[in-house]
Amino acid sequence: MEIKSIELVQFRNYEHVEIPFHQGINILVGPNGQGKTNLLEAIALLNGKGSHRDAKDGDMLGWQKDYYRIKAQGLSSQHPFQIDYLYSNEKRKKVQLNGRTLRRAYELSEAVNTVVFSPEDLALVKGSPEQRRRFVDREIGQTSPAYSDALQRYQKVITQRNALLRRLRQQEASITELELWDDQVAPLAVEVLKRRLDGIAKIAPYARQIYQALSEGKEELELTYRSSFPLHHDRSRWQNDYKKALEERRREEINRQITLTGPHRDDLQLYLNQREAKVYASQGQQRSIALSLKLAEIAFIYHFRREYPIVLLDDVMSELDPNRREQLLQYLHRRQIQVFITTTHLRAFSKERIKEMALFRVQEGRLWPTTE
Ligand SMILES: Nc1ncnc2c1ncn2[C@@H]1O[C@H](COP(=O)(O)OP(=O)(O)OP(=O)(O)O)[C@@H](O)[C@H]1O
Repeated sequence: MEIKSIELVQFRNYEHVEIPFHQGINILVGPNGQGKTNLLEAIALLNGKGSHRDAKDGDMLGWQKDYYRIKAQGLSSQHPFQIDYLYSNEKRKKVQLNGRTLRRAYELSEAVNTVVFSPEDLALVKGSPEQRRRFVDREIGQTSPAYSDALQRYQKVITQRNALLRRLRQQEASITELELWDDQVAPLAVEVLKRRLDGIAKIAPYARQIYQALSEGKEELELTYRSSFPLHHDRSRWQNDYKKALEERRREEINRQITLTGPHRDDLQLYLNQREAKVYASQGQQRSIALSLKLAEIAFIYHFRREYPIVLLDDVMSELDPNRREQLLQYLHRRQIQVFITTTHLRAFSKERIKEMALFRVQEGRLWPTTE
């Protein structure tokens, strides 16, 4: 999978750029605040899952502009594709793949998968459960639009249920109404859970293998899922068990006006040699775990598509020590993965590596190829 060229119009600080890319490693180099991450964000949008830094569509409008456009051409499963991504204040968003308007932007993941690695990911082990859930959700969602769809529906119902809890607290609604909502939430929660657990079961062996290679076989990484209610091995019981769990915490939920049980409260737990990595692993080990999870995400996508995703490394090179940096670059280079790396300087790369890469200078919303 590869982006051959991109054109940005009024996107963030890019008035208009049009540039072809290298099929291997592309380096975007320039001082802080010039537009490197903005360009990466435009590429990340091409999988239809929204901004990798959680910006809203409207936030990416160039200042005082009323529309932006991203046009990209590339190759996916050896077929050429074209994506037209238009956002305007009036008409909101219009996303086209090969001239066909998509009902939902995430259908773009049929053509493009992107994996972003940013300093926030390096903090995945120590970070919040929400961060780890987001990692899992992005990862599974890329290979399964059905998962993204179920998750979206689940999140919507939870938001509505929370609004009902607020009304219950103010005695403006009845428990019968809540029970009706619970009947709607339960099948969605179970669908999300099943797909999540299946996804994690597939990614775990990759993460374990990759970590073993990074640590030269000395340590073992394990991933487990912590659900907010007990999961019986018989999956057909989950809906009823979930409803029971909701019922048990009903009073507390009404008091706090939020839904306390369900996949939106779960966590991915990481263990190193059977000890919880969050508590026991050193900072270096935690970085290797984060790196393994990201590389596992790449391997996982390959497993489904028989094609590697496009990899975006946002500001992570300077955060990694030379050894991990080289392991990462070697992994990507050997598999001929298209990569985009942002960096403020080239010190992090050896002369030999630089020869294999395409360099682009980024300055004040402009972008041009360079050799140094
Ligand atoms: N919606 C927008 N419209 C116009 N300019 C914007 C918009 N959003 C951000 N910018 C500008 O983009 C620049 C930041 O770009 P970006 O985040 O890509 O920086 P960067 O080159 O990656 O820098 P760093 O190395 O610090 O991460 C800032 O100058 C900011 O003012």
